[in-house]
Amino acid sequence: TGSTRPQRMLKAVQKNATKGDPESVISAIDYYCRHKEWAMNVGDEKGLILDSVLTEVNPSTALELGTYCGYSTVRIARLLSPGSKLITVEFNPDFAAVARQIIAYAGLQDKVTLVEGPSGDLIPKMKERFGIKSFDFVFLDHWKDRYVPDTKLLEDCGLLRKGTVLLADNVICPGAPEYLKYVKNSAHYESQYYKSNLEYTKVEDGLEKSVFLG
Ligand SMILES: Cn1ncc2cc([C@H](O)c3cccc(CNC(=O)c4cc(-c5ccc(F)cc5)cc(O)c4O)c3)ccc21
Ligand SMILES: [Mg+2]
Repeated sequence: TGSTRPQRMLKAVQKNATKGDPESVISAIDYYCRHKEWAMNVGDEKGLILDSVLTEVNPSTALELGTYCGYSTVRIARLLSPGSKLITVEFNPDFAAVARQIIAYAGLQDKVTLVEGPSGDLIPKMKERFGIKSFDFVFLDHWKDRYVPDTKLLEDCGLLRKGTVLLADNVICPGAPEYLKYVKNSAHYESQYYKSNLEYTKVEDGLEKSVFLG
């Protein structure tokens, strides 16, 4: 049986990156996905916007919905201050298995907790399982039709506080129209669109940054 795209991505990291060097892991994945085989990582262009929002927020507790192969997990974890934590949620065991190895190759396993399962089941367990009071930062990059229900679930579970920053990938391509409507029409969010391009392409895409107002 052949290898999968995530497995080929992992091989590219092991071949071209330096163990313990997150920047080299990010570059190896970007090179592979731009020149060899496209994959749905947030990528280098939108990644710079993610970096700048993260630097501004400097979260102590961060949540990522949709780990995939761990590219954005590495981008986020490499910028976290000592003692800060990132919880990333992945329901696909094959993706999770590759992500664990890529996160470990970058040397960031001590900052990251990868939880396997669907976000809808795991979000209500965050407080009891991980002792989370609330998240400072949430990166949404899982199924686009789950952005609204999971945002509402985070609200209902008291996991957002005044000032929590939500950053959503793919609000243009593939698109998350219900989510844009939800955060833009809600008095509980202050939203801003960051125009960019779909990873490794010239197609328009962007990130929506939404601050929870309480
Ligand atoms: C419930 N739950 N809980 C945890 C959890 C985790 C997952 C998986 O990580 C997973 C699997 C498959 C798809 C996604 C969403 N991502 C995308 O669909 C996407 C598409 C494209 C694109 C764009 C143009 C194309 F032509 C094709 C694909 C570009 C992008 O950046 C994407 O993020 C996420 C799923 C549901 C989950
Ligand atoms: Mg995405």
